[in-house]
Amino acid sequence: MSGFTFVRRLYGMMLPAALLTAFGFGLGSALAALAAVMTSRFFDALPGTTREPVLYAVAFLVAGVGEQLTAFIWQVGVTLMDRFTTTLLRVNMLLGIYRRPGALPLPVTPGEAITRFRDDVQESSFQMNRFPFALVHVGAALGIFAYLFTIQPLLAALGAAGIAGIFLAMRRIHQNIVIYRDQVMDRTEAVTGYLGEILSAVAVLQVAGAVPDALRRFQAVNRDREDASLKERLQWGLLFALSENGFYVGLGLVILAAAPLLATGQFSPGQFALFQLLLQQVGWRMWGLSESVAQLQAMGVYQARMAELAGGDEELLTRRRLEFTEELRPDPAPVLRPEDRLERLTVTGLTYRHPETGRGVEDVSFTIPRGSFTVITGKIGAGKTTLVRTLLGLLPAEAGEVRWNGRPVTDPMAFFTPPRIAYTPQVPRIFSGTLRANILMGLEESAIDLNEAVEAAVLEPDLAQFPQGLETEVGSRGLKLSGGQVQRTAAARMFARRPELLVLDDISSALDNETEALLWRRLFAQEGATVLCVSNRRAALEQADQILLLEEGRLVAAGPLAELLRTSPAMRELWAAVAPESAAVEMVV
Ligand SMILES: Nc1ncnc2c1ncn2[C@@H]1O[C@H](COP(=O)(O)OP(=O)(O)OP(=O)(O)O)[C@@H](O)[C@H]1O
Repeated sequence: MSGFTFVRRLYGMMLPAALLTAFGFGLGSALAALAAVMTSRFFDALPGTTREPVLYAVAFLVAGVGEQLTAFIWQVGVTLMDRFTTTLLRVNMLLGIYRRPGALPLPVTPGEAITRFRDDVQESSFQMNRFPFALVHVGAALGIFAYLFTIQPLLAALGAAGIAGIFLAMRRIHQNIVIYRDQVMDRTEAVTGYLGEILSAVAVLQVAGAVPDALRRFQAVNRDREDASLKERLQWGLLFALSENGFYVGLGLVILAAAPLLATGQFSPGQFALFQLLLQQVGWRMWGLSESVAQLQAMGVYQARMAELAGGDEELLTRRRLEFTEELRPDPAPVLRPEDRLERLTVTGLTYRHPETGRGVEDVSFTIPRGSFTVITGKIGAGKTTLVRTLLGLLPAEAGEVRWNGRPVTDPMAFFTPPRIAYTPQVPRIFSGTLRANILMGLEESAIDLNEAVEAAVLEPDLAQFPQGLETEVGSRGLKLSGGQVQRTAAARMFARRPELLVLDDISSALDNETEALLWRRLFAQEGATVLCVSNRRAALEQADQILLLEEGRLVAAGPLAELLRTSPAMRELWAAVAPESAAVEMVV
């Protein structure tokens, strides 16, 4: 989308505010021109009666004060436009990120995304606020010149030629500024992104002895940014020099050309004062106009960067409700509708390949009946996590179908939420805050049984060790918790939602055998619990009603352990690795 289209579409959505701005500023400009005319009349009337100059002086004052007051009008317009643009763009980007299949990474690092939310939005809004002024500038400059031509065509033509020359030079510099601004923003993104990476991995860098190397890279990205920033500042310096000096040189030329006319009385002192004032106005108007013309091009760049996060051009510009005044309350416990009660989950031909590697899962089909325990297993990289994520809509399926009680699930990301499903990923996300807040995650506490969830996740022995129990602050990303505690906190979060289907990705990987056995036992004790879990652990495989064995993304065997050990060489190989002491016995069965 071009910068022009972006600007046009945005104005289409906030036309009244843009018109109010243009009207306020246009009125102000007209009053400023009127004040200039009154100045001219004042000087010309000086040799006459005393009454006339006073009247012109009063008119000048009224016009001047009126011009200042119009600032209130256009400020209201600008504020309305600013609120609309910044909120719309940010809300749409946020929704774009929120709607992405959860397991797809952002197209940029979080630091870069934050820069887009802050800088690209601010720049866009700033420029949007200025375009109505640019329109007035054009109208005012044309009007002023038309008026000056009626007074003294030669001088007006001279002034117009000078100002056109300065405008062209300014435009060139403004184009350079846009290029360097773009570079500065890109490189600021790189600095913020890298800083974010360093801060989130301080311990890793220290342990690997990579701090000097990281700092060297940080210096390098900073130097790149400094380089672009200096170039941009140089262009701004040139622009100021050109506008200040260019204007005075132009004025000097007008004075030189006016001198003989003044001497012969063809040009009055009042008219001279008028020329000077009006040309000065045109001068700064050209500045604003030239910047806006150049920025139109930059708007296309900001738009493209923001649209990448919003998920497309149209998504970035979708009109939405932007006022949220209602009080945000904790979520009530999710209510299970009768048709959501799980009887059978059927997966047919599910396929997803990661675009970068072409690996993933292909044509996988299986059924999970109510109350069953299904274990997805396979070697490292076989596609277990990919299968679960694709099933839940966290990765966009390329092919296949998922049915809940025989009904096709068309929007899995929206459908597979509590109370239908709760999911604990391989690396659960814990937030800074208390253990209680991490388990509740917005749920109303009175609506659930927190103790039951804690017990189901075998978290109560840990709570007994923490003096503050559930009020223990877990630190940023749960840094104060062990790997096993993180997994069980996430499991408690899942149990608290009492879902129809529990989906767990390798939950027991950081647990000792005893805790793991207890967790499974408590899980099976839950009445009617239906479980789908990724695991290579013996305790899980032995309990499974059905095992889904994956190899290179394909389902190569399905059934209970005893059957697979009889029929599948791949299962026997895997079992020998996870339970060497029992492998020989099982193989004989
Ligand atoms: N984000 C990704 N981009 C590209 N390829 C990926 C991505 N995630 C996984 N893969 C590839 O897809 C294949 C399946 O990965 P997946 O994580 O599903 O395997 P897994 O069986 O869960 O492995 P593990 O037991 O190590 O967790 C692997 O070959 C992996 O390299």
